[in-house]
Amino acid sequence: MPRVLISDKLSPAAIAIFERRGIEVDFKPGLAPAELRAIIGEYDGLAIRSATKVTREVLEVAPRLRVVGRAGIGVDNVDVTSATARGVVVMNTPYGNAITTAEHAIAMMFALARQIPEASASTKAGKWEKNRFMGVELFAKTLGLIGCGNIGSIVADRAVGLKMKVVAFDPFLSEKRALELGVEKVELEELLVRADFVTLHTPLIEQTRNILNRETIAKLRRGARIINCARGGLVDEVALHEALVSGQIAGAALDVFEEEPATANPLFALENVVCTPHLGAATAEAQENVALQVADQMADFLLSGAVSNAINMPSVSAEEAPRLKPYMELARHLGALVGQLTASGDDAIRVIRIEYEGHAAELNRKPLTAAALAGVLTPLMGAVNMVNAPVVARERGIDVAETIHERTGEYHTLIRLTVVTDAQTRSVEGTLVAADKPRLVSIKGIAVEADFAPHMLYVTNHDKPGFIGRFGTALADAGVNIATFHLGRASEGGDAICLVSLDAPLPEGVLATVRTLPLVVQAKDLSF
Ligand SMILES: NC(=O)C1=CN([C@@H]2O[C@H](COP(=O)(O)OP(=O)(O)OC[C@H]3O[C@@H](n4cnc5c(N)ncnc54)[C@H](O)[C@@H]3O)[C@@H](O)[C@H]2O)C=CC1
Ligand SMILES: O=C(O)C(=O)COP(=O)(O)O
Repeated sequence: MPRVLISDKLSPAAIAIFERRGIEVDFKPGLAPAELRAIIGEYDGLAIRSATKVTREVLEVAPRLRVVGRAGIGVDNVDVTSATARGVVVMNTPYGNAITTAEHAIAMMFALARQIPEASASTKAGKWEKNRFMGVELFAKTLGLIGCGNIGSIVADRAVGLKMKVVAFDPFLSEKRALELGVEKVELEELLVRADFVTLHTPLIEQTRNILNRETIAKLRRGARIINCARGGLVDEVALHEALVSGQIAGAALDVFEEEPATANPLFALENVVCTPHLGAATAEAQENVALQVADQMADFLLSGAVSNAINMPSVSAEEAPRLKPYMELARHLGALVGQLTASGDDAIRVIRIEYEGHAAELNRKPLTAAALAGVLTPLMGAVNMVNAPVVARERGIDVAETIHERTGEYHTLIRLTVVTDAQTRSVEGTLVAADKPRLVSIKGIAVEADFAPHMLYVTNHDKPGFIGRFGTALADAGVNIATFHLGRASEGGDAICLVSLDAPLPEGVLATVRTLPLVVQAKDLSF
């Protein structure tokens, strides 16, 4: 039974889903990093929000971990590169808290415009300072959106409803989408000089870190106001502090901070700053949404291999997962066969070509290709899976080519895998029989039909009388029982292949004996 750890404060809905789906779940919010490292090794899945930091150090001590599920959007608290390298899927819930967060940004904009927090504190203190709190209208003001994705678009929609003029800077926003949203697409420079309010809605990545810095803040209209409900780190807090003190910026509303939890930030001392403790996603509705979604996505993956909303892996829908499963097994086995044959040489792989024919060509091929790559690369470099295989291949400069063909041969479905090294090119082909059983149908162009078995012996030999008898005797002398025996040859008297499945791993020394037999060219033990 898979085990999942919930290490942040998730709605109990998530626990209920995991339990209902037969997954053992531990709810331990607020673990210190050392406490997390001490127990993470026992889990297949980790469900988090923004508090848990899934660092390389955590991943290094998590050999069982297959999936990190982020109940929310931002995954900047997860070392996705390390997770990918270790074959751990990272998934998020990209829409569940978007409306809630957009509403918080709008609330923060009103709070700034009318100084609601200060006015509330003053009124509660019995001061009735009616003349102190003079606000500004939002009507007809210009709102500058930095980032116009899910949340930015919802903010734009609400702001248009408030009769604001909305300009957006987002390199990936199309003119068509901008038109649909009723926003004007502009460059950052133009946004800075036009906006009365600026609101940030981008992920925190290298290109967006400190996007509002001393230089860009100086270009803003004097008296502009800034709202950040995306990530601390998008706004340089030192530069913001200076601009708030100098009056260049009239006010800032911050839900997120460079360092969180933020308990002693110099910005807190400024009157024209409104702060909330990363509450963007904190509504009952959003927390229910993201908890349900993350638990279902993680359960789907752990139980059936379905992948949705993964940051580092192609999607596989719940309907596709059972159909793809036997194909993934076929692709991985074919890969494992060529990988093991290639592993004996020391020449580098240049190209891995995967060809899909017939029914296989109609499927979602990305996960199949990833499975084939994982199969090829594991014997060469250990523990490569579908998550990290494409990255490992790319890092090693391997050219991965995917081709589809109409059905041409005798098989209704076929995967052909070719691995090209400096020294040689090896091709294997496989199909599915009885709907879902992987079967090898050729090696290096020689037809040889065999099912994959945990322990196999692969021999190439000259097709001459005498080989089979001597080979059988050698195995019998070593007490090795042959489970199945498959033969193929290129032509009469030419190159031949013998593939044997065994009931147990080959005993020590038998391979060396087989290699000395007359007519044997090479022998290799294989495992699947
Ligand atoms: N305060 C909170 O509690 C919450 C914060 N967030 C944060 O909100 C942010 C946005 O979330 P979504 O809208 O769902 O993400 P999204 O991925 O839908 O949208 C992000 C947008 O930023 C744009 N972008 C990327 N690089 C850019 C650049 N260099 N300059 C300008 N735009 C750029 C992208 O094209 C995309 O349209 C994320 O950082 C997320 O972590 C999300 C939920 C809750
Ligand atoms: O979804 C996001 O990106 C958020 O920032 C929400 O964070 P939280 O889950 O409330 O810690």
